[in-house]
Amino acid sequence: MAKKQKQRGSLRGEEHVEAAAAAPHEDAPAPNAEEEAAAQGAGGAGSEVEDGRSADAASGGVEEGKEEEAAAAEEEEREVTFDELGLDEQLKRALRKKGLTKTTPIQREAIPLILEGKDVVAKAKTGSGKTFAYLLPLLQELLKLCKDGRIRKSAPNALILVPTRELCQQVYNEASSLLELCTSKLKIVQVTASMSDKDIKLALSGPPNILVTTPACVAACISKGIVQGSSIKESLSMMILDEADLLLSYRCEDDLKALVPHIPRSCQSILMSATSSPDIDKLTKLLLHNPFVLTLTEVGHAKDDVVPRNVQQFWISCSAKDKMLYILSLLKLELIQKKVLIFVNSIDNAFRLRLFLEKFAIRSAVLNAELPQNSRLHIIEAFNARLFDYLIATDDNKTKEAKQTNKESKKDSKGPRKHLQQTLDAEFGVVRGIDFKNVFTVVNFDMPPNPAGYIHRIGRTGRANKTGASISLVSPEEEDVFEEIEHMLQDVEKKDTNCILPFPLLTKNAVESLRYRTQDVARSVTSRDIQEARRQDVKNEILNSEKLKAHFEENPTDLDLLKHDKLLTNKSIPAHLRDVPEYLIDPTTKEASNAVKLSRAAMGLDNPRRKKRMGFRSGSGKSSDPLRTFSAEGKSRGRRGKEREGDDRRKRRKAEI
Ligand SMILES: Nc1ncnc2c1ncn2[C@@H]1O[C@H](COP(=O)(O)OP(=O)(O)OP(=O)(O)O)[C@@H](O)[C@H]1O
Repeated sequence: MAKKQKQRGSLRGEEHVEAAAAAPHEDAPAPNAEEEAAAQGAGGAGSEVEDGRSADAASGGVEEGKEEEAAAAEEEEREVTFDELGLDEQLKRALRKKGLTKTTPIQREAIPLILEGKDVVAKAKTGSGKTFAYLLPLLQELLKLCKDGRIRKSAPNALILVPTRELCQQVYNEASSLLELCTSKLKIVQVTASMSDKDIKLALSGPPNILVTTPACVAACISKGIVQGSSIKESLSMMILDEADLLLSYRCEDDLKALVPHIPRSCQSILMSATSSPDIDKLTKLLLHNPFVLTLTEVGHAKDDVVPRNVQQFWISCSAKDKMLYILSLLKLELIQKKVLIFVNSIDNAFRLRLFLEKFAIRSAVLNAELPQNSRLHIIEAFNARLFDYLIATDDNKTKEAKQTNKESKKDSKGPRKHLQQTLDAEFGVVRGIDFKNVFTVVNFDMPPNPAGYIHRIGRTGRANKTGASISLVSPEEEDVFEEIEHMLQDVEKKDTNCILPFPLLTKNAVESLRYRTQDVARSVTSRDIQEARRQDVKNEILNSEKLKAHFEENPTDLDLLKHDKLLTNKSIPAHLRDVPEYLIDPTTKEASNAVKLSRAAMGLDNPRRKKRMGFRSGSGKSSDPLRTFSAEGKSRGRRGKEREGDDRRKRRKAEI
């Protein structure tokens, strides 16, 4: 059962509540330059919370602390249903229809506060359900305004700001899916920078009750006069900053500053974030008034764990040039659970890996910033619908190529880009905040550049309390960042042992058995092949996304019509690469692989009907998890079952196009 971190920063939060009560929005002091400067420095809301904690520890004493912790743990054991939160009947019914009954800890804490009308800064780990934590009270408030006939209609009543287009779509989908199940009709639209002014005007005519967009897009709408600042001032009653820790890294600061004068003082503002950072403090000072700071870490006794407890973290040490060999071993010998999201740091690396795996009959798709937006959204939906098992992703617009593009465009903004077929989308963020459904394993083929990147990547598995694992392939050149990540995890989780463990299921023998053929195949993937595959993939995706745009608008569930894991080359795959000969697999590896398959079968992942009904939750306990019960170095500690090959090939119903 999910447990909430006991003091969750509420010590500090209560102070904020008192402050808020004493100084309601209208009276709140406007943020000034000094405050902003302080927020950027060592101070700010984040460090205030820390101070609050240490003061409490010093005065409370160990015993008192323990009692408090026990009492809080008991309180945390209590599950809270949505019905208990005083939500509108329509919303409760919509949630029931969606099969959602119990709140997650962030929902249980944040919803009542937001319903009370407070500005809230909510920090909770990835996948903890932050979207519904703000959407439900927001919809409740708007439904109430509608019912009371108090809705002002010269501009949107609520603004949800997210850093990327993918997130616009995701939040829009989540909110629409709830609204469709409500009887009162609230209008929600999303607008992004990729839309023409004409389309944006059309979308905003009405106007909608809720606008989901990016800061850049809303700032552009104001500066172009598509939306009048004065109308916003008159109509806006709620503003949400989602994935706030990322907003500033998407260069949104100026756009947000441009918005500030148009936000009425009575507007309730909510800021949601997965991590703490000076950027959060900066945004808090800029846009919120005496907020309640809610720091929630949800699971376990550790006060600030940032990776969900249900995610096991592993690493494998290998040279950079052996990474292909290691990933092939993991996938081909079936030592990791599907679906798998593989992160690389450049688009070329993504295609190199895809071509390499393809030569061993392992199909995958690549998700990156140069694909058209339609295709990116479609790839995410198709992967979520389990139409393919392996997705290789470059995680944000700070890839090697993007940096290169930036440099080139600075040098010669009019000149052609020599190395890129396609402009990279600056509003693209594939990993950050995207709700990939049922990803069991995240693989860091390349290590992320920093600990925050690691947290966001790992956060794509173990969502909503499901089981997950991560495996990082760490080369000697990446050991520094790996150590930095390990220290960060130890610091925040107050541990002095390693948080990321050596991956137990892969033996040296298993790896070496594949070395010979891997080297040959890896050498055969040339830079030219990569450029050609990359060009071809973009071309296909553009063609397909244009061709099928209208079709998908009418048939959004017809996902398997478009295949994103289509073979990039037409060459047939020789049998010795397609199937690993039995004699090459040592008994320990065979046992490990069987254990993974058994656990997959036990979790019902191979039964399509059950898959659909139950997701990854069932049977995902320790006993069925080979990563917990098996060690490649010794005998399996778990119960060994009979080998039961699961049929892990999904049926693809429609022909490739
Ligand atoms: N009460 C609930 N019960 C079960 N599932 C839930 C509940 N609330 C949300 N979810 C599901 O949990 C998943 C993660 O939710 P969400 O995307 O809101 O997480 P998040 O905290 O915003 O993560 P991130 O920081 O990575 O964006 C979604 O698939 C969502 O539908």
